[in-house]
Amino acid sequence: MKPILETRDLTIAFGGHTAVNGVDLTVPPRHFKSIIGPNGAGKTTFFNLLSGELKPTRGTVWFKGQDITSLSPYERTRLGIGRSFQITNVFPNLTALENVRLAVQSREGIRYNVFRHFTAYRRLEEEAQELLHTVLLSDVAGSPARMLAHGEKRKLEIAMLLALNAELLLLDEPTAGISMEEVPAILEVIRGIKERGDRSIVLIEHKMEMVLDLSDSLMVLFNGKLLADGSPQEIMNNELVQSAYLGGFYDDAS
Ligand SMILES: Nc1ncnc2c1ncn2[C@@H]1O[C@H](COP(=O)(O)OP(=O)(O)OP(=O)(O)O)[C@@H](O)[C@H]1O
Repeated sequence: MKPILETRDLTIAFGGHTAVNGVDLTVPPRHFKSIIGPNGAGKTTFFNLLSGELKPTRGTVWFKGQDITSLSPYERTRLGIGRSFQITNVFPNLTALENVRLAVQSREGIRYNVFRHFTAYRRLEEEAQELLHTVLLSDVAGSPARMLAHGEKRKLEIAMLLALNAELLLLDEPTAGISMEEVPAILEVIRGIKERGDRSIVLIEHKMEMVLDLSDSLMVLFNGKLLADGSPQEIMNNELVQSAYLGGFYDDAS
């Protein structure tokens, strides 16, 4: 089966510093891959190369066999790549439901006057309700987004990403900055999306143990380079990863 996402020799240098260095990645359709690594390993930069915010110094990105290296973020979104942007797209004074409904509406390119047709409005509303249910936010559907806890905002953001109907979801540290009590709910939401089985997911995570049992495979970045890539079992047993781990690979900084 053709990979949904592939990179070859993907590289970007900022001045003299090579932040991502010759990375080869292959993600089969409906696969869940996590990218792990310590602070400064190049994870976010790698994501920016996948979503188009950055252009590589060298190398290629393919989406479903199409070379997308020179496409803009907008063009990549149109093709079916959705990236989580931490809260920036949430309207604080609108309710959770209204935020998701707007995301559904923007996907469909529906203009305001469609709302004269009650059935069209109701279809959007129902889809938004379903998405809130998927991310376990039905209870707060009527609350203004600004009143939500941080973890709830992250879940809202995931619902808005799902509203785009992207085939490939890029999730950037979805548990970052949220309280320990809220982490299981976020992981539950991600597990739910995985179990629906209709999306491919690439997720960045700082802490390996957080995503080990969720992931079909993990790729380890270290100093911009691919240190290892394999099943959770292979990664856990990998001596390079182990020595990096024991050598202070993971800190508790975030
Ligand atoms: N625009 C830029 N200009 C110069 N250097 C950059 C730029 N963006 C990233 N870097 C450098 O590239 C390296 C990788 O950073 P990146 O943010 O991708 O790491 P990360 O693995 O996502 O870390 P974290 O877990 O802290 O988010 C770092 O040394 C960073 O300082």
